Amino acid sequence: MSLQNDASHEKASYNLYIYSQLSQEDSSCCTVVATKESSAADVIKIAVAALCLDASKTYVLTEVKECGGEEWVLDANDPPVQRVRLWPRKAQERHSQAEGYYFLLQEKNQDGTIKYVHLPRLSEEEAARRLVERGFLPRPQEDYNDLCNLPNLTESAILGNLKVRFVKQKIYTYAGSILIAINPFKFLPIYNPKYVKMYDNHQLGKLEPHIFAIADVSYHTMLKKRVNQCIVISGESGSGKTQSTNFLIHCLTALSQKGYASGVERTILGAGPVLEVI
Ligand SMILES: Nc1ncnc2c1ncn2[C@@H]1O[C@H](COP(=O)(O)OP(=O)(O)OP(=O)(O)O)[C@@H](O)[C@H]1O
Repeated sequence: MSLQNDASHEKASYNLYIYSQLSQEDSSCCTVVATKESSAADVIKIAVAALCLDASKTYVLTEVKECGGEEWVLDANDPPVQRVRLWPRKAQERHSQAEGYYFLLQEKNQDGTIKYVHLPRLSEEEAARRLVERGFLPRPQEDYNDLCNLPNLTESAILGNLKVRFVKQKIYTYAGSILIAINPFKFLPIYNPKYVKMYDNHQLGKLEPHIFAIADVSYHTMLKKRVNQCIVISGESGSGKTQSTNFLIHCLTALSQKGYASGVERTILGAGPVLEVI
């Protein structure tokens, strides 16, 4: 459906592409100029004339959504333009059969019934694949740095994503503003001053997930709102809570520029074992 320039938006006219048959090879198509108010009956009348069909017969307009496996017969009063406006943006522009969203003009049988197209029911994966191929959905990434962006939020998808990232030595992943850390049980060169600087005063989520990002956000929120901040660290024994706390303290003291000069970091870290005993 392409919008034609018109001074008044209310009176804007749209090009609707109407097919008279399903078969892709010999389908004939015509363009009908319609407004938001045009009814299916108006569109059918113009399409029948444009496609040189027998005007003595009765026709219905069917909205076909291949991905959902849906065929919807429009009522004579239904405005087709309104239906198109609910389609994915790309399908709205030029809804050819190849895009999987289109209108089909169908002849009514003597008894008032119509012959349904009976689209094969697509599996969810196939439907998603076609939507991606047609540019209606973004291409799936290899891994997601925020679990909230996973296309399918299932346990296996979450674990699979964490695993893919872990293999690439990306031990941190966001779940919104929560940071998930997986213990690498080896030293990774991602805690040096370069990283403290990189995450200094940044917006959470803009850079690769990191424990310093959490430290930085709480530090700057504390300065801005002048309210104490709290970071909750939770995990099973040996998961890396103490180590994560140390990294947080290291980053916080570095950000406050007291880390090296006053030995604050050493003092706080030294108190850690005593606090853990209590
Ligand atoms: N980010 C990390 N990088 C490298 N090694 C890590 C990291 N996190 C944890 N480790 C390793 O895992 C070990 C266990 O971590 P840690 O002591 O922090 O676990 P914990 O959750 O505090 O355990 P517990 O609850 O038993 O005290 C550490 O000694 C360290 O060797």
